[in-house]
Amino acid sequence: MTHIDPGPGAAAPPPRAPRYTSYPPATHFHDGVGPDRARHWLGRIAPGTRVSVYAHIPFCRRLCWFCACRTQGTLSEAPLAPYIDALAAEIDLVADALPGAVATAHLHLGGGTPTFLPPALLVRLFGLLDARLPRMPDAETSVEVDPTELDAARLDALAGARVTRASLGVQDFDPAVQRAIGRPQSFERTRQAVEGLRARGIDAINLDLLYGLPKQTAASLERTLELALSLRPDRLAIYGYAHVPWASKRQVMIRSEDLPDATARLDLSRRAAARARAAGYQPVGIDHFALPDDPMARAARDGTLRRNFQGYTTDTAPTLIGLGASAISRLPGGYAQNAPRTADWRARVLQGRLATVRGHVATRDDAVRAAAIERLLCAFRVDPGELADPALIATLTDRAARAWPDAVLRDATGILTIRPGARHLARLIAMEFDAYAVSPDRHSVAV
Ligand SMILES: C=Cc1c2[nH]c(c1C)Cc1[nH]c(c(CCC(=O)O)c1C)Cc1[nH]c(c(C)c1CCC(=O)O)Cc1[nH]c(c(C)c1C=C)C2
Ligand SMILES: C[C@H]1O[C@@H](n2cnc3c(N)ncnc32)[C@H](O)[C@@H]1O
Ligand code: MET
Ligand code: SF4
Repeated sequence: MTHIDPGPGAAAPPPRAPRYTSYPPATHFHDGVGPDRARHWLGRIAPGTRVSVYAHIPFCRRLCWFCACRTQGTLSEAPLAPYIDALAAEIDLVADALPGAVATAHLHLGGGTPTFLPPALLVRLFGLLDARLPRMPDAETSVEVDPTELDAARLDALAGARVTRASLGVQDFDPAVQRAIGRPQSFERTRQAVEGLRARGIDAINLDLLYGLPKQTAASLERTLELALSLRPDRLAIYGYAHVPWASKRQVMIRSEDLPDATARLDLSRRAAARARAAGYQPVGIDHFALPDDPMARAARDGTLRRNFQGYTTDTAPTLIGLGASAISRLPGGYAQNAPRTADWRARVLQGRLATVRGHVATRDDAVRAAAIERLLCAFRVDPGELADPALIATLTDRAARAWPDAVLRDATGILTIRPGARHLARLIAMEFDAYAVSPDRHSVAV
């Protein structure tokens, strides 16, 4: 395997690495996992287990050109009620496959745009989930929010459903950048959304920003940061834009010639990080920032930060039940992914079948490597002594130290630490622990 280290200032082609929101990454899932196996795995979840639940809403009124999420544009609300009907069927199928009641510690609605659902459908969806996968009294309930798809009735529905955290898509406030990514959104609209949420007691606010977008300059990104920080979000995600037009067709609207190169991307990410730190935010992992009292900042400090399909999380439940088109579950035994296309997913669950079409059966080797990669991305440190197979991990930290001599330190006990200035390389360094990483070219830009 060859590595291309862009290094500060070096003009190298952009390196590519998986995002490691799962190990192995979803690109390695295969069709040997289907409904029977998924049902068997669900049957192994002991009654009373704390679980996380993710429900995917794959609809948006607008289709932003940069977006790599599994979503579809629709101007009409017609597909929404049938989608919730199908979710009702799936929730019953999944709950019937469980040996007993589970305790939902974390519920996340993502997409797509869950707030595209009319208030009555939001209320219905929470009711369906609570009836079969009841939330614990102190459960975190988070929802992805498009600030341009939010009104008073939806805000009331979210508050009534005991939503505790809202994650707002911002991406960039600069009008020229917004035009280049097909996503108009005023600061004023975003501010109103934040205020509307806080006024109803939904006071944990995340904002998502991106660097590496077309037309973005150092000055425009700093202005975006200034505006975003003026809203004092609890958390800020500053992701690197992943240009993957082969995976997300709408990205052909964005010309690769208009994108900053690896050096410019690194400079943009460092400037954005410096702004966030100067405003009192603690860096968390490779792309998050949180106020020091936020649970994610605390989790990063006390070593309990985790990674799941949404990126970084404070959620420590080992089991994740994914519902909806394309959703992935992490079950005792492995990963199970639903049919990605809404029509396929819907047809299956309405016929009374689980919608699993692909996945991965976890081996012991997978579990050990997954834990090492998670530690590397969450703490920038891997201690073989803390993992289930210290000898294997010590061999891999040795391999990583040889491949990345300028980026990491390895001590005599085999503990690997990424140098602070090289943390943007964490995903590439993680590939040394990845037994499936053969062709790095299929993945997105790493920094
Ligand atoms: C909520 C938004 C996003 C989801 N994933 C991404 C975003 C921004 C980013 C992303 N995911 C993948 C790629 C391309 C390849 C890569 O960088 O590794 C990007 C940029 C890969 C991916 N993610 C999922 C699958 C099945 C794949 C593989 C697709 C492929 O390349 O063939 C799963 C997945 N991602 C998201 C959801 C909601 C989801 C399924 C539940 C969200
Ligand atoms: C859920 C969050 O995912 C991020 N997101 C969506 N598409 C991409 C992409 N191509 N690259 C990086 N991040 C992306 C956005 O910031 C969104 O708000
Ligand atoms: N769809 C919402 C938005 O773009 C939430 C983030 S993207 C899944 O604002
Ligand atoms: S960024 Fe959000 S609103 Fe835009 S297409 Fe993606 S999911 Fe939909």
